[in-house]
Amino acid sequence: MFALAPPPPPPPLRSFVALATTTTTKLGFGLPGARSRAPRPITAAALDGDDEARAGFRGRRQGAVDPTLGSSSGSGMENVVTVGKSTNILWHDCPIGKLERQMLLKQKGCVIWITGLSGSGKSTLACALSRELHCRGHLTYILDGDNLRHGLNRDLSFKAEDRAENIRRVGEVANLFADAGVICIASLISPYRRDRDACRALLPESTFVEVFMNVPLEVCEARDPKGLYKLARAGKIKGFTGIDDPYEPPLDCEIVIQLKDGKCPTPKCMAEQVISYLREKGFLLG
Ligand SMILES: Nc1ncnc2c1ncn2[C@@H]1O[C@H](COP(=O)(O)OS(=O)(=O)O)[C@@H](OP(=O)(O)O)[C@H]1O
Ligand SMILES: Nc1ncnc2c1ncn2[C@@H]1O[C@H](COP(=O)(O)OP(=O)(O)O)[C@@H](O)[C@H]1O
Repeated sequence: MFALAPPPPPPPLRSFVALATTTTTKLGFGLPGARSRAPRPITAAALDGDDEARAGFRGRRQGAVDPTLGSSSGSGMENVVTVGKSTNILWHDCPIGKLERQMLLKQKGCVIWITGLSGSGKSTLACALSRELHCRGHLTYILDGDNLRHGLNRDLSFKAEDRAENIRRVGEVANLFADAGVICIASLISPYRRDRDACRALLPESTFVEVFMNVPLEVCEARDPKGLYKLARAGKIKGFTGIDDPYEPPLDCEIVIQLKDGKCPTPKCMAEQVISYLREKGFLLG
């Protein structure tokens, strides 16, 4: 078992603001990375200068103004919109926003999206990463596919449409956690590229970090900790990812975890690989 180091006490908010506005350190986001979609640099003022954080979740405000609701200026109805099946709704803002939460937490809210075959080590990495970040004083939350199917997603099967709905819901929840300033670790097979890309599109630029567990099917199948591959090979589970259902590997993700000299990196090494990325890109302050 690991010992839980007590997280360092947070500095008073005012001193962090001072630190953020006086330092000349460039806090990530512009450094060379694996993806061609180059992140926008955030600089001296750190989170204080981050317009996306300032906009936060409300940056996603969408919908069409209902033409029947009088659009004459000053009527107060200009902001009443229709979104999907919801009519006559209005966005409420609060003076404490994503920026303030991020400054309090000394981190930038984001989603670490771990994708890969069953048995590739997604949950293992999610737990190791959460533990390592926690020990360094960072707030994380894990959204694990298996676990969410016990509640939020209990009405969904493994057919393609249901997997898409599963990923859509988890993407929305992950987006809320990121808006809360949390480092949200989502660990799901998420076999379809378009579903993962739709989640990426929900989040402010560069705050969706896709991690591909590039572990060969033979290795996952040899591990088979739940005996599911065996059942799938015997035809007792239909539509099992990698056996008789597709898995589309990412073409352009931020991080790839893979075997080195035929061996899987240890959970701690995998976690360190992700933490290095987060540091380099300025997600972790303090
Ligand atoms: N048909 C089929 N295909 C794949 N996986 C299956 C299936 N049936 C059950 N399971 C178990 O469900 C876990 C995957 O759930 P996810 O929500 O991550 O799947 S998905 O993202 O919607 O594809 C997966 O967990 P992990 O092994 O942790 O990946 C399996 O334990
Ligand atoms: N880096 C690793 N090295 C060795 N074994 C691992 C590693 N990561 C995971 N495992 C083992 O592989 C099995 C599947 O891991 P798990 O995290 O449950 O995968 P997934 O969540 O992708 O289904 C478990 O028995 C786990 O202990």
